[in-house]
Amino acid sequence: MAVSTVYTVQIQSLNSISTPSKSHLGFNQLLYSSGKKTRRATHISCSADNDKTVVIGLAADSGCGKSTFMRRLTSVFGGAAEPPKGGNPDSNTLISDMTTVICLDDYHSLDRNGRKEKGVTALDPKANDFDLMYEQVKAVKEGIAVDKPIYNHVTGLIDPPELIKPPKIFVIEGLHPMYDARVRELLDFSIYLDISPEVKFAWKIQRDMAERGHSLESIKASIEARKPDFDAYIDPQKQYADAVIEVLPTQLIPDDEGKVLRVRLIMKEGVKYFNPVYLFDEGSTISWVPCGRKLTCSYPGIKFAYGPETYFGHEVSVLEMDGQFDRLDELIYVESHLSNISTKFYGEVTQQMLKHADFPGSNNGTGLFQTIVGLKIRDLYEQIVASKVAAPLEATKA
Ligand SMILES: Nc1ncnc2c1ncn2[C@@H]1O[C@H](COP(=O)(O)OP(=O)(O)OP(=O)(O)O)[C@@H](O)[C@H]1O
Ligand SMILES: O=C(CO)[C@H](O)[C@H](O)COP(=O)(O)O
Repeated sequence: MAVSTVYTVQIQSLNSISTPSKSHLGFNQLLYSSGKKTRRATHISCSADNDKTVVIGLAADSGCGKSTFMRRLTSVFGGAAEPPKGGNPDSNTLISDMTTVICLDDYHSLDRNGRKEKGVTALDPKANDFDLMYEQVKAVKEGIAVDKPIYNHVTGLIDPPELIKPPKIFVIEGLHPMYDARVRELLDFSIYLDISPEVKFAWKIQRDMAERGHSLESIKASIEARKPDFDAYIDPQKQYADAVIEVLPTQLIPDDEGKVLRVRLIMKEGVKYFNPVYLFDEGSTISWVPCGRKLTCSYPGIKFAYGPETYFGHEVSVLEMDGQFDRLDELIYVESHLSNISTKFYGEVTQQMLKHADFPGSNNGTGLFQTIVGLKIRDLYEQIVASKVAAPLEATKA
């Protein structure tokens, strides 16, 4: 059978800065096949086990807890996540032993001035290069290193690219991981952080007013200015997510200002390698107040709920927590009543939560559900790897 060679070829790009390389795909390069069957040339560098890069998508608006979630996720896999060594100090990438997290802001095709001139926001697809995003995520998934551009949030400019080598787990986080159907297809698992407007406002005030010195009016104006594009391009992605973490004001206190949270973990049924978590009895509808002798609760208490629902036409299971923990060490009591949480030992969720007690949301359902989703992703990764190891063995038996 004739097998064609693969060539790296130049294509037009807005950002053609990198020189053609034999060892990885630059962002102005493409795989080119001259025949029906394509085989990658040996000069293209691949990871040792190049068919095992698992791709995870995390979507949310800016300031909605993506970085916090990523810190919890990388901690589950062990090892600290650091920016690329010796690289651009304004890189948005975080690398640990097992994971590489890239921020999709790096695929902005218009810089801050360009957006201003054209009158578009960063949320608008016109300000982003989805062709490049697709080509590069696909390459990394196939074990090929890429030169990814960097969007510099300090200067508002697009900086020279950085090399991204294929990791075991490749997380693409940002505004649009599920917007483009081709990129969506590459995801092994996807998560959407759905923060209600009231809570988003409270978090923005906390960060941008207290930590960055912005005025209340400017925060309100920025949320308002982004809203039409958020509704048009970001929010609709939640229908594609395998898991959604929905963050709402509490129902335990009337008119609370977003301090006490009601958090819902919406888990799609029928996703390969993902078995939704359940409380007490799978498929039942449960309401549970764990407060009492085994769990200390001050006002307004804690309420859990679990049950089947429909979400954008999909069958889902929903686990809900309203309220906040007084004592994190007592979380073990709640953990012991949850099933399918994919822990490796009894109390692993509680251990993770205690380890990062200083992260935002550690006393409520945001931290709890982010930790659980992190464990589910580890489990998904291990199952995918096991299935790929088993596949060639099965083939040799046949
Ligand atoms: N679970 C939470 N509970 C309370 N506050 C939170 C929570 N998660 C995030 N925040 C608040 O929101 C702010 C932004 O969080 P984070 O940096 O994780 O979001 P982000 O989506 O990565 O933001 P950006 O895209 O703008 O960098 C934090 O500084 C904190 O004030
Ligand atoms: O929505 C965003 C995602 O982080 C940012 O606003 C977007 O990336 C533009 O960044 P900047 O405001 O730094 O120019």
